[in-house]
Amino acid sequence: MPHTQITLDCAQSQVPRVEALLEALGALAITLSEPDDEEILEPGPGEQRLWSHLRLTALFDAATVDPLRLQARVAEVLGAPPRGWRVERLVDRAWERAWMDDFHPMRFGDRLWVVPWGQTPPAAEAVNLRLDPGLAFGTGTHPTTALCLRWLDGLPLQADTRLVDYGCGSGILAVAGCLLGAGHCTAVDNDPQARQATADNARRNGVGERIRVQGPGPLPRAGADVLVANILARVLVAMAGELSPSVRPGGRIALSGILRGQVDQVRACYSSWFEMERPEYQGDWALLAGTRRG
Ligand SMILES: C[S@@+](CC[C@H](N)C(=O)[O-])C[C@H]1O[C@@H](n2cnc3c(N)ncnc32)[C@H](O)[C@@H]1O
Repeated sequence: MPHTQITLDCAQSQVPRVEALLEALGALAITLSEPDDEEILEPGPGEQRLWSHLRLTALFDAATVDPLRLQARVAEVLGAPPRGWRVERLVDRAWERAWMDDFHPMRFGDRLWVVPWGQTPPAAEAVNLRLDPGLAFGTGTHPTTALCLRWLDGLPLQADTRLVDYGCGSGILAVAGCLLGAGHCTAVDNDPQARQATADNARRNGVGERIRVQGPGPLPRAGADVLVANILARVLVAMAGELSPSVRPGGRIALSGILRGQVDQVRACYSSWFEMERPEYQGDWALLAGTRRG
């Protein structure tokens, strides 16, 4: 399928609103990078940055996007014409693979490595997650994914642990959770490309039978021992009443995709259900974890 790639720069505080708009207008994938480094689609392994401005790169099906109309809608959200606006037509899905050249094995926590598909794990005895995210978000290079992977690595996941990965993207968290010991995972995403990538990565890692991939829908009440949701603050706020009761009393939750300035708002929505811990930060991004009250 030919793709249209849109690039723009905006203040970090405007990112969630622009991301939401691009998603609503059909973006297949959105990545963040520093405005001066066009090669990096997600931040480099282990990098922590404090950005005031970010570059958003969004990929659309060329048949469905009207770049001029899109530019006007973004200008409405920003209150001014977007800076660094660029439109490129990609005919051979080169975008999808370009980042793979800079993608190397990365370690998260004590046990877990994320190893690009086709590369050799540096530590054969480690828990090695073999990943090809395709067009979906979730390589491990984004701070929010890294925060979630380290959190999962620190949990006592067991064969009877029921995990939910809400907003699974490439499936990186669902697969990591199962490789780290969880017996079963429900992986949810509203993007069919993400669901496909999750199913593919689950199969690649030999945990296809343990991961159920589905679109958004009601989650069983108290059906999760552990729930991880790396989405965006506004989605987490909107879904607090749905996600919270799906965790059993005593179960754990981790929420990410939250900018520093959004922590209090998200915490307020979940603190009546969960005993919330101090946030973990990487760069401008936060992870909020908690334990469901009994
Ligand atoms: C930031 S990515 C996270 C991917 C992966 N879990 C990770 O940690 O790297 C967020 C994902 O949530 C999905 N998403 C956004 N809003 C959603 C919603 N309301 N319901 C289900 N999935 C959603 C997006 O399609 C995207 O794949």
